[in-house]
Amino acid sequence: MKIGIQGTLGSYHHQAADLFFNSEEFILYEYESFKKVAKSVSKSECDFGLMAIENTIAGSILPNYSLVTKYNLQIVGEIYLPIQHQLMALPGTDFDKIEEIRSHPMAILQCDQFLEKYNHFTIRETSDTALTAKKIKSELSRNIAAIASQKAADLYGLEILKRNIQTFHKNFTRFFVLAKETEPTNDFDKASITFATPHKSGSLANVLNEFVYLGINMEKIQSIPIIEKPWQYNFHVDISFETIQQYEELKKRILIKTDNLKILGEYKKNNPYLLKELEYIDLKSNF
Ligand SMILES: O=C(O)C(=O)C[C@]1(C(=O)O)C=C[C@@H](O)C=C1
Repeated sequence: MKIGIQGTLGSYHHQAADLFFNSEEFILYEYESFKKVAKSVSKSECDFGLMAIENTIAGSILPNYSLVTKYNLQIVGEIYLPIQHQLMALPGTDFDKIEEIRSHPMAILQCDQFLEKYNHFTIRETSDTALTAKKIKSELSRNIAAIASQKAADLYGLEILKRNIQTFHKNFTRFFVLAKETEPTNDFDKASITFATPHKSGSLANVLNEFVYLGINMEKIQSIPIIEKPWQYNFHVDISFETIQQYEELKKRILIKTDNLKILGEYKKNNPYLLKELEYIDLKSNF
């Protein structure tokens, strides 16, 4: 099985792939952008692609919603990953000597408070956290630190200078698992749908009332600008339900109340952190 990820071995996408496909055999294909991951799945270069879609600190990655529809991909699964960022540099580096910090823009956003506290650093955005760590090692870059995972530090032999520097300890990123086509199945309790509603008072509320009527849980609603139609939006909605009948009934009922209703994916709900508190071991930051 071939899996496309945004990033390099040791990236958070790599960890998400390990978690989702844990016991299955797979080969990872590294891509430098989300667009390339989407393309690789649509051209069947990869069987599945992993794509970060939202983070509890930094919010939604809006362009990724558009990639799912642009490349006609199916959401076949989801994974919620705890994200703990470490500041790392070449072994023996003194924290006070660090002049520049490099990382993926999302990781930088998630460490905003740390970076504000030590505001003398030059911040440089890079394409992924693990590649940044890898390059610091291969180019023997002195006085430069990366924000990346513990796994990246282990893989590339860097030393951790500051631990768990994300602004909130409970930092999670949700990833979509994408495929080109899916076999029909009844083994799902969550779906991602998208639709537009007319610019009329109450039109969105009318749709949402159907969710209430059928006892369907809306887990997320995200408006996405329709690029070719300024100030018009598609709504991307994630819903979960007890029975497929509820979901089938919902689709029938909202078809006439929406424009361009599309099903982006039907999959198994997979958020172990939604209701229960996660047990954190040694999650103290030291900044
Ligand atoms: O750079 C990486 O390691 C990634 O996997 C990218 C990414 C992202 O795109 O949001 C994944 C999870 C974290 O939220 C930070 C960065």
